[in-house]
Amino acid sequence: WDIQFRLLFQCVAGPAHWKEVFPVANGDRQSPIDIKTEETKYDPSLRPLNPSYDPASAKIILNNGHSTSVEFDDTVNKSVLTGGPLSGTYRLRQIHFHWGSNDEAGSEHTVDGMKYAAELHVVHWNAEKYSSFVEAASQSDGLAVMAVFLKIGECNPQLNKITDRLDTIRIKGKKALFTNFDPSCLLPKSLDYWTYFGSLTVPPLLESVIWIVLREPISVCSEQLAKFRSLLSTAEDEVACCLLRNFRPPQPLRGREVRRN
Ligand SMILES: O[B-]1(O)OCc2ccc(NC(=S)NCc3ccccc3)cc21
Ligand SMILES: [Zn+2]
Repeated sequence: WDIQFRLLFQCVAGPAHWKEVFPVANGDRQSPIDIKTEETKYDPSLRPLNPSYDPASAKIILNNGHSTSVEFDDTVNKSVLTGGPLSGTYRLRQIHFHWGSNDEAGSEHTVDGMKYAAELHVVHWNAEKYSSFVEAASQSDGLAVMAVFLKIGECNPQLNKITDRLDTIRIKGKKALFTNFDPSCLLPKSLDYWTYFGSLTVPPLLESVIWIVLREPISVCSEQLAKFRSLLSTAEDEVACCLLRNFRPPQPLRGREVRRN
């Protein structure tokens, strides 16, 4: 079946049904996972993370019906991630969020079973080895995604740059200009991380992601999360349906190792 039909299918069927259309959902490097901190392994060869982003590469903010994303110009190496577990230069493509219908759940990765209120994904692709994001997305070392936990607490002034724009992109498919934005402003003080080999957490669930999960969360307040939940998963001509939750639950580790720096 072609990818469009299958992606359409994902809109109406929740995570439990994805395997019927995307068999890789039962693969052996699926994401997210529960990170059991006692079982992570210190790896001295892991280097410090080196995100280097140019605010001018931010282009638009978008509601794609499954999340809200900020898309970046990835035609040149202007905003890149190097270091950490990565060999080579990974180019920034987009950032997006996952959240739940209440503040008690919303993150995709969990830590010793603990769920955070939301999770930010900073998506990069291996522009050194591959010629496009879509090509890289089908390669085992094609994508590098930094995950940042959002913990309920103080309102996050940096996050307001995004939540204050959501009312202009409520409907699925809407986009608005969004530039002069450096996503480093959403990173915690410490860039300590866990890393493991996994997949996209949304269809087509491709097993092409080197995950870099930051150990320190950033803060978010309930009012800011409520704005994410007021986004619509439906287009103009459809019966309105709120994007109340968009996180996939943890998947089997299948013997994978989680390393820490
Ligand atoms: O699983 B994630 O939510 O976290 C990691 C991650 C990276 C990228 C996306 N999706 C993007 S950029 N486009 C969909 C697409 C992906 C692959 C081919 C065509 C189209 C979602 C996620
Ligand atoms: Zn994601």
